[in-house]
Amino acid sequence: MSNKDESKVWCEFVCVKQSSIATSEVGNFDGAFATKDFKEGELIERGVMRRLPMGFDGHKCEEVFTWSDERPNKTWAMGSGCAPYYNTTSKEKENTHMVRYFDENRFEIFAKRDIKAGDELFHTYISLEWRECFAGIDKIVNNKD
Ligand SMILES: C[S@@+](CC[C@H](N)C(=O)[O-])C[C@H]1O[C@@H](n2cnc3c(N)ncnc32)[C@H](O)[C@@H]1O
Repeated sequence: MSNKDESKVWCEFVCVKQSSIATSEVGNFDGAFATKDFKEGELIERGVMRRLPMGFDGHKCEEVFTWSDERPNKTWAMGSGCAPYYNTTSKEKENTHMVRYFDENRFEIFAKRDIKAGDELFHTYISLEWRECFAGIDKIVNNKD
């Protein structure tokens, strides 16, 4: 059985380096990149989540994931692998999609379209429009005044 099949955390073909959208204006930050071509629908990465203690305020922490369908959300989690380093963009431009299995505390990320080796990976954060720490990037990504 290959590492891809048996490991709960698999991100063999993703790397993290300086983001392609980092500029002197928005700052210097990292992003996740494909290291091989992916076909539309192909699994890019899978991993696990670890829930943070109740009371943790994800509105003030950019690095954690929304981990419920409840709104307002009260459950936040930290993710494995390269997932925490994917930057965000609009729904039209995202090239990946994260499937969240809340009950199993795990996730999978799939290619939304064909992706070339070297492309930066983006997904639309589900909290982009309502999370306090993302207010600035929601304006940039969705062209809000
Ligand atoms: C989950 S982290 C992503 C990884 C992060 N870039 C890093 O280097 O650790 C979310 C943060 O990345 C940055 N970011 C993500 N998408 C962005 C975008 N489209 N434009 C500007 N900054 C973005 C913002 O600082 C945001 O709060």
